[in-house]
Amino acid sequence: MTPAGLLYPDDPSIKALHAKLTQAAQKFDAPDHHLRQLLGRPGRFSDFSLGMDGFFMDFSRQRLDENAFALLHESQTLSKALEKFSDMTQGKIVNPTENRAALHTAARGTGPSPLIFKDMDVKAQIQQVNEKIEKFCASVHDGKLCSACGKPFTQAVVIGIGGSYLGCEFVYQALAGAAGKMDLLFLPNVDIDNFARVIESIDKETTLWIVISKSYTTTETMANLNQVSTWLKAQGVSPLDHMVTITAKGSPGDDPDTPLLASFHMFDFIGGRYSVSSAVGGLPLSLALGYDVFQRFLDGCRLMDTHVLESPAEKNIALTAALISIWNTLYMGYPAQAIIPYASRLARLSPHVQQLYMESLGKSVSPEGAHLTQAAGTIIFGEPGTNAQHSFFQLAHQGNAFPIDFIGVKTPGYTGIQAMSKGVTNHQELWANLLAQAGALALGRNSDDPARNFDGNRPSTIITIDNLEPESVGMLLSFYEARTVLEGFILGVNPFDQFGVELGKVMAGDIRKEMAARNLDPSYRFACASKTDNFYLDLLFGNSTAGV
Ligand SMILES: O=P(O)(O)OC[C@H]1O[C@](O)(CO)[C@@H](O)[C@@H]1O
Repeated sequence: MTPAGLLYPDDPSIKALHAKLTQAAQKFDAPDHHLRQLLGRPGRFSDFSLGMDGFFMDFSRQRLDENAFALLHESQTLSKALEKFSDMTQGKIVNPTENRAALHTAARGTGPSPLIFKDMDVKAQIQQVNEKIEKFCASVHDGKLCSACGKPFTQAVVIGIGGSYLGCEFVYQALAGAAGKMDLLFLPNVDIDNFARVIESIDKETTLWIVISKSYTTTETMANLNQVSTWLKAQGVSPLDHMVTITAKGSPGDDPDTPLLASFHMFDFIGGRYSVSSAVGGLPLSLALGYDVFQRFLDGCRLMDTHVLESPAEKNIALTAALISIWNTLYMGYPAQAIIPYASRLARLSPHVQQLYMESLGKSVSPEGAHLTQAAGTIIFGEPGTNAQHSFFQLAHQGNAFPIDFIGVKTPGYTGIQAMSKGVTNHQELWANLLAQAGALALGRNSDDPARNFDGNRPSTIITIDNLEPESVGMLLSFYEARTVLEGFILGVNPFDQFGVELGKVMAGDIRKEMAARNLDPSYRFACASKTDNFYLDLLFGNSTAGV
């Protein structure tokens, strides 16, 4: 029997649990459940924090108590989320709507060895790709493999979008302090000014272009590939001698007859938004930072995977975070969640988790197609602190409240001269602000002046990592992946499909056809199904008689 998700209708045990959780949440309206009171309870910090090697999560400032937690854990038990997570790492079909496994964890060595899926050893296949990456990077770094202009490659540009870009950009920026071997740039957007910005910053003769697309049909990526090839040819540079691909076996880009410099496989059993630990991150990160750095990043991912697999539910950091997220979204009614890293090198964490989380959990039906009791998922957004404080924190303190993950890094990457301002270093100032924000949000401050009154009682979690070394960044990435997957399993949605992105793509195709017809025949009159679209196309093509 399919284990029940928290958003499944008509399941009696779920209904009963819902009722209890809703009742439990109501208690938090009372003054004796204000965070000021909760934080004053003995043992609050030690009971509401969890840690593992170099990773610590303090959720004492969440509006939760033992009773609410016990009920939330029942939702895990009913949905068998931890068992499903373990099934996932062993290659069972956990993406039933696409009949696929989800084996991103195998990319960092998690799970049994050998790991047999569809008669093939997944880990051996991944290892083959990694060996190819290692060799390729060595030949680029030692100058044996040069550009068609006879010069060593000094920079690389990733052409890819969504899961074929965001995770890689996050990890690259997070680790960019490591002794770099090559600069890495990104061309995700079909916006021609993204291309313009990239070509302003590169030397065409020493640039390697990395085309990343699992499907090799994504319109934006294909348009950018075409744009880059056209531009390179116009500059007298042979595109094929400056390009590599990372794509799925059998995709239109997996063509042995196309003589690119090299091509690397990504696998059907690893979804785009979970793919940074596969070749998708492996090749660009190894080129930019070194293959050894990429391996250390995978070690960190595996450490967190192992913690999630082996820890009991009550000690499980990613599960706890998933339960808190469910509590805040479904029972406390918060409309969004923020991720605020107090580390500028982690600036691209929020955009990555935004895709990871919102594409995975933004669903309205169960994997079996039943309508859920309410749509799943929430809005994730974020900016690094302290910048965020000077941007949208007014709303966080006195407007519509939203829970925040504050992320602190014990030791920064920079080790050079440090000035003292007001008696502290910049890094200490950063931490003073992180702690102050979490405290101010939770405790507030009463004032007779209503404009200066802070009600407090606004929830947050503090997550700390030791440093910005590859292992720590790997743990952080894998933590958010596991949190997302577990939350999906508990809610009862498939965290690995993304049919919701398809309709817009189809409609863009219809509009594109209209544009192409006009490009061929200047007298063509737009005939979109929507009259409004005709108005905008007239506007774009400069038709002065435009009208709806
Ligand atoms: O790697 P591809 O096939 O180009 O897809 C890119 C991205 O587009 C999406 O399909 C969403 O449109 C993502 O899920 C995926 O990561």
